[in-house]
Amino acid sequence: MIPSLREVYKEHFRIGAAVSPITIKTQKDLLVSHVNSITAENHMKFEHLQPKEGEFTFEQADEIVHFALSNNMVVRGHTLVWHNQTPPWMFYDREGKVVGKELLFERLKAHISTVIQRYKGKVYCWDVVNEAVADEGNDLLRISRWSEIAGMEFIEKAFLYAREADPNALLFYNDYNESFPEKREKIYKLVKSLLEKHIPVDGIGLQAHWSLTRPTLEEIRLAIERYASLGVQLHITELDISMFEFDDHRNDLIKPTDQMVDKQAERYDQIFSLFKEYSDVIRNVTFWGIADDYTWLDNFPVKQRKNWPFLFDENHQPKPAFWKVCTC
Ligand SMILES: Oc1ccccc1CN[C@@H]1C=C[C@@H](O)[C@H](O)[C@H]1O
Repeated sequence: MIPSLREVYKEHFRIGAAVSPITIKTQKDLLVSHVNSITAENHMKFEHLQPKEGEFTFEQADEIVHFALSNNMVVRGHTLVWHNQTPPWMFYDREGKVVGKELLFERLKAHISTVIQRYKGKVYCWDVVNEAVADEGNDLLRISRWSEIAGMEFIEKAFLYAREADPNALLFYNDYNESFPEKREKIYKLVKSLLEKHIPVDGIGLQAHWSLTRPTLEEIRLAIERYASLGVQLHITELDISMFEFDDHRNDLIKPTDQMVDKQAERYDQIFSLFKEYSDVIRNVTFWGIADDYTWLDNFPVKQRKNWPFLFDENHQPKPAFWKVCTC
């Protein structure tokens, strides 16, 4: 019997995993043993919940929520507004012209209130807006359908509609590359400006799609401290530690090298020590999966390239990284 991650960390923060309707079956034993928070990796995104205007398809999201609640796990809602995986109908009117912001906000309100009210009291927090900040350049916001039509206002409206739909749900802004200084300062500036306008942001989600070397521990520490200085809580929302650097497109391995496995173990050990140090502000640490048999990194940034980013291997056995992390 191996230690339960959820039990080891219960005084610090929740331990979560992203799931699909398939992995709640194929990875059920690991999930039930180790996590107390669940996120739908894809099935609560806009394109999955409202593929056509007015036609909501909740079956698979319901299945995931039912799995979580019947196993005494909470649910993180991911995600209400994002530039990816949003159906094109959202941005065009009946004549096929790009919508103005009034119609966009009307549709946004309909989506958010329908979805949040369905899961009121079941989904305890929402990634209301995902990845609105630009990676490069001087612009604060990334260029997207959302920002082209409505500038910053779509972000403000999304949080206001979400608060109106469920006053008890915690509302998060979620992003990646969140620990790199340039993007950290943009995320900080965005959330600070929202808070100054009394937009109800309760937390910042640090996706934490990290590699064996980047971001550095110091960069992660500085990001935690910077975001926490806004008085919001933090969730680690999509943790995985890629065996490959972002620009390393090698595709020759059928299993990780021993050096990779050992480096990953050391990396997870250091990262969880840091999370524990800040467990007063970090309230949830969610992996973007749970075992190496399934990860989105098998197709990103290199298509059809196997990766091994988690604490459990393809056979759901604990890796050296697990044994480093499971002692609190
Ligand atoms: O790490 C990145 C690099 C470039 C673009 C997006 C990301 C991360 N983007 C995440 C990854 C997978 C999706 O399932 C999540 O919904 C999304 O938030």
